[in-house]
Amino acid sequence: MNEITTNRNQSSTRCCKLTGAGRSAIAVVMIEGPEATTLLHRCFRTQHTRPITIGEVRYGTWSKTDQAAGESVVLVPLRHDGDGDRFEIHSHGGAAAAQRILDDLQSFGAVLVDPSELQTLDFRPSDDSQEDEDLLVAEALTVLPKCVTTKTAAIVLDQIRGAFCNWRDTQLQRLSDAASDETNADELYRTIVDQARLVVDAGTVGVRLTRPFDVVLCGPPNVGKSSLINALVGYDRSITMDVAGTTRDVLDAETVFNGWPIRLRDTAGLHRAANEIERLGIERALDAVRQADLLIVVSQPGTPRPGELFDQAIDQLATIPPIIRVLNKADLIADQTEAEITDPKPIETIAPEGLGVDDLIQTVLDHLTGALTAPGTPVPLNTRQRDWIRYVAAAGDFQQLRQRLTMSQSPSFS
Ligand SMILES: Nc1nc2c(ncn2[C@@H]2O[C@H](COP(=O)(O)OP(=O)(O)OP(=O)(O)O)[C@@H](O)[C@H]2O)c(=O)[nH]1
Ligand SMILES: [Mg+2]
Repeated sequence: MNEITTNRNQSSTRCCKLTGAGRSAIAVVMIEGPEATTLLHRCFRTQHTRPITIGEVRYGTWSKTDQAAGESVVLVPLRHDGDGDRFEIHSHGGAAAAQRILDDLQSFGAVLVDPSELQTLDFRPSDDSQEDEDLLVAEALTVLPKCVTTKTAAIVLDQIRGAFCNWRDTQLQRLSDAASDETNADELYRTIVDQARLVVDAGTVGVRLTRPFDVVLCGPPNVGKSSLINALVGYDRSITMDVAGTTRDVLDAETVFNGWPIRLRDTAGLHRAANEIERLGIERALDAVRQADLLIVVSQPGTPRPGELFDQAIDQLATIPPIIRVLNKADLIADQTEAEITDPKPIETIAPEGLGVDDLIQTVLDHLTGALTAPGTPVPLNTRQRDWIRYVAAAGDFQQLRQRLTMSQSPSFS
């Protein structure tokens, strides 16, 4: 492995949360720098009077003042040297405990940093494939703590274990073996370019592993958008009522579908607004539509079209997201022809009964994550890696492909 050089600014004392963004039993906050010990002792309270040494752990409470109720913590010293001390503070895993510790440390002058910033990756891509591999793994390591579900973490772990670099090495080896055989070389070039295109597709998901997909429900008023959100998350997140214009603002509900973090966004019904509040709500709904990763366009029997406001918003987009059409209130379909007039056929739901909701969730996941194939397959995790694989997939011939598979030849890595 290349050595990861630390970029410690001697003058500042830095803190960060080391444990991932998901929920866990404990959270770990790290503090390091010249003032680490002094800052710690302003909040860490313990019965012990003897100074703590490396290799020991110390139980205590965390409290900014003597009066405030303390949070139980365990203090773990990790380093004590000329660069300043480094400690881990282990607390309850809920978001509030770690946040309180970070807030207190910052209030005394510590600088909050991203965990990945603690170590500056000092890699220079070269013709040495080992170094390329180190770079891909190092970049994957910075993504891992930001994953909130085990599903997304597993994809990143695959890359840390080498899925992406092994794929690259295998292709280089195949090209090298075929170099002397011209007929096979051309066929191999095409096969590898096709595979690279699949990796590019996987990258559309890979670069989004650390934040949820935005799934926006929109459509005319009163068709059951809020009822559907409630059915999708399994509790009453949104107010529903038999009155058009019940939802006025964009309302978010974070959830997980089969291990994938999803942010569902409920919006105001799209129609010609009668007053200023409605107009603002619809403006926000259209903003959400324009930023969506996926749109669920809801209608009900008798109002099959989402309306011209929706069409105008979509027309402004350079890239139109996947659109799933849902015909809610399927219980009100008078005769079957009514449901069959649109093509493709919408997913029929009866939101209050949860009917059609599993089908809808599966369709959402197929659209958002369908590009990911089996576990252990290569997935680019950031735009730089995705740009590189795109560059590889666009190689014009055998020689160019060989060159581009060497990362140092790619503009995104040079
Ligand atoms: N029959 C029937 N009624 C439904 C269904 N889904 C929702 N409703 C009812 O339709 C009414 C409107 O539902 P909402 O979920 O508030 O509709 P909305 O699209 O969010 O409405 P706005 O926020 O006003 O745009 C409520 O009375 C719901 O109980 C359904 O599948 N069948
Ligand atoms: Mg609503």
